[in-house]
Amino acid sequence: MSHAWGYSAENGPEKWVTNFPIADGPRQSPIDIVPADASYDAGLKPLCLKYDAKDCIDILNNGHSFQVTFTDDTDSSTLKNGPISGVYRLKQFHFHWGGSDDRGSEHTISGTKYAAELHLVHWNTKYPSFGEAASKSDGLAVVGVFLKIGAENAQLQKVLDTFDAIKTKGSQTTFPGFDPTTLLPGCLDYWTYDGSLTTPPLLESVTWIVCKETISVSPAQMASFRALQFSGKGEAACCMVDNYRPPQPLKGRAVKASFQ
Ligand SMILES: Cc1ccnc(S(N)(=O)=O)n1
Ligand SMILES: [Zn+2]
Repeated sequence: MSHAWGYSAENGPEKWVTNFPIADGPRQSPIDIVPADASYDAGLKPLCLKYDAKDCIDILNNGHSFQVTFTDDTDSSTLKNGPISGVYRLKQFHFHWGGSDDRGSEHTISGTKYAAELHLVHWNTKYPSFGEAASKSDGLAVVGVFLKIGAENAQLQKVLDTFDAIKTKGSQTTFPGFDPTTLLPGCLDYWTYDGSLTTPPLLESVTWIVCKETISVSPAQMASFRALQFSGKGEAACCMVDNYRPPQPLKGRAVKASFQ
């Protein structure tokens, strides 16, 4: 039986533990990052993110968010160094956002919520596929970038311009030649900790890499996110908003900083 999880009071984050007991596990994500409690680790390397726009394939409304999917047959779009060993391939990126500009991010910084959060999902090529990697403790690495309300983001707008074609659950359209590097902040200082997927199946296989620097998003652009729908074509319209999991217990985990 497929588990109809979502973000409503009936099927949202407080209910996920029923079908996904790992929701109460020891390394769940997201978390509240308290910079004063993070320890600087001089051994952490700078992130090495090298993406090829030719790997960008399409954009899909999956009923929980929208995701931009990349071909991952070769090492042409990868994450190396940072807190990880080996080579991790980019699989997809997606976002989480709120119903208003004062909330929407999954990770928080000393309790501060941002309007949205970008997740770039990578898998460890020591395993044969994303699916295999997703079940391993060192299988995935997700780079998180906060979106802070401010100026319009012209690079992000290229993604938002596809939204009329992916308004409802299950709709998708081609999205060739987009370079996700253009969505990264200029400074790649980061916090890192051992965590999980933030949506079911909540697998505890993610090395989280959360960028200190934010990127901008305008209020009008946030309104475009909120015009997407959780619901499918022909169903009662349900705006895609508040598709974020709140911070989870740290349970003794260390958060490390790549910067002083
Ligand atoms: C691919 C995937 C699945 C579930 N959750 C996530 S997330 N939100 O932890 O990046 N990514
Ligand atoms: Zn995510």
